[in-house]
Amino acid sequence: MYTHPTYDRLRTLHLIGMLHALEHQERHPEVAAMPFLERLGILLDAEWSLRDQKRLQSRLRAARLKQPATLEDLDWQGSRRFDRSLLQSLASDDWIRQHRNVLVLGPTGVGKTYIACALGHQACRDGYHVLYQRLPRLLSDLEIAHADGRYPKLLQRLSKIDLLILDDWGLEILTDRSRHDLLEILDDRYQTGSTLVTSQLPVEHWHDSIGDPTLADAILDRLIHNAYRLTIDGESMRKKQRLTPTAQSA
Ligand SMILES: Nc1ncnc2c1ncn2[C@@H]1O[C@H](COP(=O)(O)OP(=O)(O)OP(=O)(O)O)[C@@H](O)[C@H]1O
Repeated sequence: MYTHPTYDRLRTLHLIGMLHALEHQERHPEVAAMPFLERLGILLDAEWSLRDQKRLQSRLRAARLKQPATLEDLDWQGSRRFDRSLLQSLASDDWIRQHRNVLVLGPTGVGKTYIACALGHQACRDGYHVLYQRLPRLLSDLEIAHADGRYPKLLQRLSKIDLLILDDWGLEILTDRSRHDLLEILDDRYQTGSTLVTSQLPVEHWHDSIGDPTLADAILDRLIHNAYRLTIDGESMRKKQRLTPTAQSA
């Protein structure tokens, strides 16, 4: 470990990226021949990329993505059918900048959550604040928040998220309070944030599944008119995983 006062200063100032880069330069005397500004630039780049990485890790932790999915790791093989060019265009952050929504639709196990988490991961990399929630869990959290007085704070927190992922839409019957909560959330986010919803239920059934026609109109008006729809068809990936030798031995 280097003991020069400059190292102590860098440590005290929490310039850890610069500190490591400087230690690296000291171990490689050939760097001494480089112009001062170039050496300084390397130190600053090291600090910048360390901070960038830390910010990404903190956004990923806060996002609570259910699966460690990335678009690079996405398995494009198999029998599943979906609009690949749409998915590729969603990999850019245009839809989030324009506050548009995404609906990921298809039967159980086709990878809706996986794709939602991969898009969430990409959004974190692009610098956005993301939150993943299963809709039934979020609605029950809101129910508790009504009782213990956290409701306004929770709603405010949700309204500040750039990309809110609501997994498993339409799985459960909504109570009257849940319908109102959903409307509050989507109204706060309308034209100010993006919402990604996954559902096994075809969109044509969403209106009936909400249970109150007036609230259903208001909720869906805020959610689906500006939404991209990614429909996945095919066999469950879980079935495929059960058949692979690694899954069998696990
Ligand atoms: N594109 C993919 N690449 C790699 N693994 C995948 C992919 N899609 C899905 N998987 C894996 O397949 C399994 C099922 O996927 P997932 O949970 O995303 O399906 P789902 O459509 O959301 O299911 P459900 O509707 O039941 O919630 C998971 O273990 C997931 O990790």
